[in-house]
Amino acid sequence: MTYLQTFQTYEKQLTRPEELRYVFRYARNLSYTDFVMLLNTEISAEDENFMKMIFKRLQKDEPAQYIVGETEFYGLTITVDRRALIPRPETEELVDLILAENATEGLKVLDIGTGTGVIALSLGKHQPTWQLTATDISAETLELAAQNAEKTKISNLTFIQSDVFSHISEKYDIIVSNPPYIADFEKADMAKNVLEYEPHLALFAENDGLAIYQKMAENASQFLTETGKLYLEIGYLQGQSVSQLFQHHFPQKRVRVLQDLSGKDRMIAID
Ligand SMILES: C[S@@+](CC[C@H](N)C(=O)[O-])C[C@H]1O[C@@H](n2cnc3c(N)ncnc32)[C@H](O)[C@@H]1O
Repeated sequence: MTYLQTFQTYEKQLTRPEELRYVFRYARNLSYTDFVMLLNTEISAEDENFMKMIFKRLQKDEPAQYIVGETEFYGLTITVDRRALIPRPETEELVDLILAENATEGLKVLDIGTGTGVIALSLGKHQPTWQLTATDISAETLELAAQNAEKTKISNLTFIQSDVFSHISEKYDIIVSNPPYIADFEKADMAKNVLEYEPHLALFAENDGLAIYQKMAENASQFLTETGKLYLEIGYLQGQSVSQLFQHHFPQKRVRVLQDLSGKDRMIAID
């Protein structure tokens, strides 16, 4: 059998067939050309076993990024595993927005619920004079974020284990967060690869998904400088509820609901 025939046999049985070639190519570190050249050659016994192993994991709905153990975010290659949410492309748009609106050097920035660390790491890379503090409620998630700081050689950040602001004492120019925002009742509609593999602590929040925004809105003023800003990722149906919540606690500030590239409400900026 050739590589192509073996791929086709397995792909017919997968819900997301494109992931098999992606994982195989990534794991074998093959350029696109090398991969195409391989397709019509006879598959080796070792690669046949390897492909079967990947197939079995994909068949059980394991996300491709967890199998590969790495993903790309804002030009950084970071380690991902079950300790943290797989970063989503929409979150790159939040990073873009913050960088576009804040060119000042030396800002102090707090990232709440850092997960793999991607928001803090991307900001730290593009603004090397900023001082980043990345927090998470989960110790094992923070370990992964620290590993990613080492891997990407980004050093202008510190880590604090904290339940929202519980262990925060300083004031920041920017507070950014992509918190868990899915309501429990949404579980029924969620894809298996998300629900069965990604940490529920990273996905779900009480009060219809609003609990962490509520904690932030009630307490953020103590941790912001006078001209401090907040940037939040939100669920696409939460634009109105989250913006009203923050406008109530920050009557003097401007609250904007911003859309992602697919036109859905995805970010809130408060300044
Ligand atoms: C949606 S994930 C976002 C991860 C990362 N910032 C990203 O954008 O890919 C939310 C993160 O918030 C953390 N988290 C959940 N509840 C928290 C809380 N009360 N305080 C701080 N972090 C929390 C989770 O452990 C998880 O890492």
